[in-house]
Amino acid sequence: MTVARQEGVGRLVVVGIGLIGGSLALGLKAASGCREVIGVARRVETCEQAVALGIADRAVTDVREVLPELEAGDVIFVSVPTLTVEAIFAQLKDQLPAGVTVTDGASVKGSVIAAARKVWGEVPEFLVPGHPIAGSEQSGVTAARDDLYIAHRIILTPAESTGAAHLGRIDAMWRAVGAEVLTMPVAEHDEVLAATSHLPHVIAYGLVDTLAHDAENENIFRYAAGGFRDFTRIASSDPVMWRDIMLANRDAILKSIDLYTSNLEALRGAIASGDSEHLMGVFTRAKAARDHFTKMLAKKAYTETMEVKDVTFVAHPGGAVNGELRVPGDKSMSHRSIMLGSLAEGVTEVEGFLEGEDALATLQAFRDMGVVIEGPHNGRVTIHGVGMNGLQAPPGPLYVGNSGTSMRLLAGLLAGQQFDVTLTGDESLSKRPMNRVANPLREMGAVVETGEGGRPPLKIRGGKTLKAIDYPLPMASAQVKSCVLLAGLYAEGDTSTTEPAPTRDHTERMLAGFGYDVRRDGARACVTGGGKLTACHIDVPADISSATFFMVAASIAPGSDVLLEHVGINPTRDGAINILRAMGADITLQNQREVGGEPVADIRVRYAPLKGIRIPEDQVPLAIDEFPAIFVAAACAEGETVLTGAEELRVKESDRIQAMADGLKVLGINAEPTPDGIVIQGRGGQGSAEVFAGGEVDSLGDHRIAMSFAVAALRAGAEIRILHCANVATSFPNFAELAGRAGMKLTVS
Ligand SMILES: O=C(O)C1=C[C@@H](OP(=O)(O)O)[C@@H](O)[C@H](O)C1
Ligand SMILES: C=C(OP(=O)(O)O)C(=O)O
Repeated sequence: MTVARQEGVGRLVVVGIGLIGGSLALGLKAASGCREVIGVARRVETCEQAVALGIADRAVTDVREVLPELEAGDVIFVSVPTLTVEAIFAQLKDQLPAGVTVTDGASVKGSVIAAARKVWGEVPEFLVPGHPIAGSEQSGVTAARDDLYIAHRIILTPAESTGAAHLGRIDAMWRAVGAEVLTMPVAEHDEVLAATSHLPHVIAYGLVDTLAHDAENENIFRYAAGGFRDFTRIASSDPVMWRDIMLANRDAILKSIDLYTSNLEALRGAIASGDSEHLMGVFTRAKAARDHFTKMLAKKAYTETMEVKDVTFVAHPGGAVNGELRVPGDKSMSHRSIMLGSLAEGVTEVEGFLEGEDALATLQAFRDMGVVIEGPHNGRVTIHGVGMNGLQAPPGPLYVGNSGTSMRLLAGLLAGQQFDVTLTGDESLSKRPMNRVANPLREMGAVVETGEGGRPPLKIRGGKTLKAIDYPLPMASAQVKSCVLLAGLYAEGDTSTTEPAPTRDHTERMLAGFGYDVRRDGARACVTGGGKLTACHIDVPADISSATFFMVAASIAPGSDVLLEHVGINPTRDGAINILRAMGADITLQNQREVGGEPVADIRVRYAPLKGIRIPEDQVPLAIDEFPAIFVAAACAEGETVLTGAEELRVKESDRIQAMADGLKVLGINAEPTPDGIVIQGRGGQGSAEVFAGGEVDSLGDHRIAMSFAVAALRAGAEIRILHCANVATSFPNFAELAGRAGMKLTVS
């Protein structure tokens, strides 16, 4: 269906001047979006009121009175109760001048289409069925407001026969009053609204009516607290309107009622039998869904952040970092704690969990597969494990946002389940390579489909018997290694991986922590399928990848001295410490200890002049996520820094080699990308405090690029504006706050 671009509306005729019709009239007048508003109401008093309130320029009691004077470009908006629409259409028949557009605001679209067919014998090209979904318990002409539709969603359900010019006119009319316009097929609209609007009204009316019949009703209403009031607000809505909706959308509403009734029956059963697991399952899933929905309404969903919210960092020049800081929990371990905790027998308690969008995406995926997970509350999560074979088919595709780790590790686990599942991600993740996991899984007998070019979505077929393999990894990737080992838990026999260089070994360590035998011999790790995991307690240390931003900040800004507390210093993750030390950084590890099978320390970093180095290739996998920050250190060093053997950086949330080279160049640094690395000419030897010029750089929605350029401002001569920073929330949601507390001058807009 094409939408033709349109001029404004000529005259607007509003048939039915209540909240919906009156608000459109007021909004369009305020936007100077039409020449004149003519109101049509059954009662003379309403007509007079509409004129007195400035809603209509004039008003009549029968639309037929004004039809002869209408002309092409005028719009008739029918906003009467659903079952009255047909009678209004009948009044329009035969007298409607050519080129006039008719649209409506009824909550059911199937019945409007049926009414049009009855009156005109077809759906006429001038009819654009629509639904402003703006109704409330308030009604009548006095409820009209000129701002009702600002940032509000309007659904249009054009038919095949709807003319493009008419559709374009209505689309433009709604946009003129500030609305966002969506189009949808009629049947889909009616099903969606049955579930999201019509069913809640049935329940609210039914509940209030039930209680009102109770002999004690006065007491019930007197003592009914906020919950009752909030839940039943919509039972004050207009009864005629809602009776019409129930009759007009009968089949879809019955379907919703049946589904809800069976859920209510199950809840009743659980209460009767004291089934606390069932109750916790329903309540935690519902709470998570409602919280998610609340965030979506506030435009801060943890999924789809790139579309929803645009964040710019403005990093003001200068400053130093000082104090004691605890950065958030390790992302890699947080993901794995949810995965293994869910598959374990018993209840796993997690502390220090990263409440960032990536780890929350993993958590949501397991909730969608029926696992009861409480929290997170201040980093504490309680996972009621379902055992190796206890996951259930999710209700739809699992959306994992920006998180490569979620998608690749889940692919391995899901290959061994009995149900089919689809994994999807955001724009950035949808560009990242997935054959690196699909190929070994296929070798194991899994059926995995990828999107074009081996990209997401991943469709994984359930019910396949997996066979064990010995897999030599073609690249140093902990995600691929973990994917194969996790699939190996479901395979018959011994599955092993051999890596070309050491990569983070959190999967192996945490499996062992859950009592699963992992045999490790140099580069080889091996698991035997068919075992079980036993719930445990997990203390997630602070993420060394997040700590690196402050290690670099302190190293480049004179006067800095920070203590980063309780950071994981697993030897497969400590490349940044080694590389920065080789460059001359002053880093000391204090209070080294082991917590839950992972080495941890407090890291003290003081300013020290840095020098450029050739980064040893064996450090690359050990610092794979830290390079954007290390490049900033290199720019502040004296002499040249050369990185090779790091082509993996090109397939992260962005092409991190290109993204950093481009940004560094904007800031006046000579940085030349190579196929597998970069060569950076440091400006630290030039005796100036200012290494970077100011300017505007694009993080391309990559959290680590965004935070690295924020750190660069410590040695900049002018402000650095960093675009598209919303995804900082994937790994380090309180970065700006901590950076400010430490002494960086960062504002977020
Ligand atoms: O296993 C993990 O938790 C991760 C492994 C690394 O990815 P690769 O395996 O693709 O190198 C890393 O970049 C990512 O942030 C987290
Ligand atoms: C590469 C990263 O994460 P992922 O692969 O999980 O998206 C990262 O956090 O830098």
